Amino acid sequence: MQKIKAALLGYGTVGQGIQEVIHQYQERFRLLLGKEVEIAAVLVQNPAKQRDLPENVLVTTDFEEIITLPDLNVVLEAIVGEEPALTYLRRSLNKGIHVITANKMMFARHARELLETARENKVHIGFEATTAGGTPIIRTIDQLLQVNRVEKVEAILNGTSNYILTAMNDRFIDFDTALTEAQEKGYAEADPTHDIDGTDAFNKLMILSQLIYGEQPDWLNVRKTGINSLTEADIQHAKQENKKYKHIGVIKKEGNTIIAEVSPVLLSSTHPLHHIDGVDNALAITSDIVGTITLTGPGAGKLPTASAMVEDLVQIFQKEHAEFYEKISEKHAAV
Ligand SMILES: NC(=O)C1=CN([C@@H]2O[C@H](COP(=O)(O)OP(=O)(O)OC[C@H]3O[C@@H](n4cnc5c(N)ncnc54)[C@H](OP(=O)(O)O)[C@@H]3O)[C@@H](O)[C@H]2O)C=CC1
Ligand SMILES: N[C@@H](CC=O)C(=O)O
Repeated sequence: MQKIKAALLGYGTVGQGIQEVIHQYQERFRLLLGKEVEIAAVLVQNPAKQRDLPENVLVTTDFEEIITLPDLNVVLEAIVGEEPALTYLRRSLNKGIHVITANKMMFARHARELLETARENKVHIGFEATTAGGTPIIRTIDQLLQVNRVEKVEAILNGTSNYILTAMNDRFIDFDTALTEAQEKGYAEADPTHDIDGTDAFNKLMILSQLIYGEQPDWLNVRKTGINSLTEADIQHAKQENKKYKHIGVIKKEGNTIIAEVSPVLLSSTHPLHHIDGVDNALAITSDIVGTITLTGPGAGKLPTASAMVEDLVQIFQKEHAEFYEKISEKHAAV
């Protein structure tokens, strides 16, 4: 059986999820792609940590060992921060290797460049996991709303914030305890500052902007407020009025100007995002033909994020397969 040779950058919450899913779902890959998927190598930062990986998997801290692997087909990236991730992905694309990333911090800033590099090198870049965890929002907008013009997105985009707000509202626990729980469950970033100050939701909103409008607003014009601006008293007071605070990102276009904002918003019980609780994210997408569609699902965590990445993987290799046969039939037609 032919194999798709993959390398994994990062073996934390997400990386381990990918390894687990790829290991368990070979039968699905065989059915869907006629191939198995092999994780040939894993890049990590700390060589001293014990890793639960098969012996034949190369574990390295040196990206050169990854990029020089013979016949490498795809790099799945789940490391932290803009660099060195950007450099690694740029190099992979330039070498004709497909890329799948979960790294929203890097992709928010460099989406345009990486998408262009992928196009130039005739490879694909999957980024479903960058936005709303396991909720398939990227493909919904990219492929299922092609004729529709998306007018507005209103969304809960950070699982950790929503988990904390829900825990404080429903279980009366304090902010720090709720954050610790979110960290233990693998929802929070390695440094959770960006979860609670609104930066993570902002990054996801910028990725959506790139996808929907092909551009982003000037970052300095986007108001960004996190849930760390709320007190326990704010949340309990809202509850007495049958309302809830939710951390909401909004993006829309007015004329030629993209308007975006992330902030905690007090929602009444009739608002469609009022009942989205725990780690779930939700996106209410308003388009000119269909109206408003609301998509809800797990916004963070090991398996939901791995799910988004392996779905990207399958889609990329299905596309590659189709492109290959398109080329062959073009050749035949030319003869
Ligand atoms: N957790 C989640 O629910 C989601 C996370 N993401 C994104 O996925 C990425 C990974 O998140 P997560 O798995 O939670 O993070 P973790 O902190 O759990 O894991 C990060 C992994 O990356 C490795 N790493 C970090 N920096 C480097 C580097 N410079 N070179 C090589 N390896 C490096 C670490 O190595 P070592 O093991 O040696 O420390 C670790 O294995 C992040 O970009 C995050 O924003 C996206 C969606 C959801
Ligand atoms: N820390 C993020 C992880 C997913 O993107 C979140 O909590 O949403």
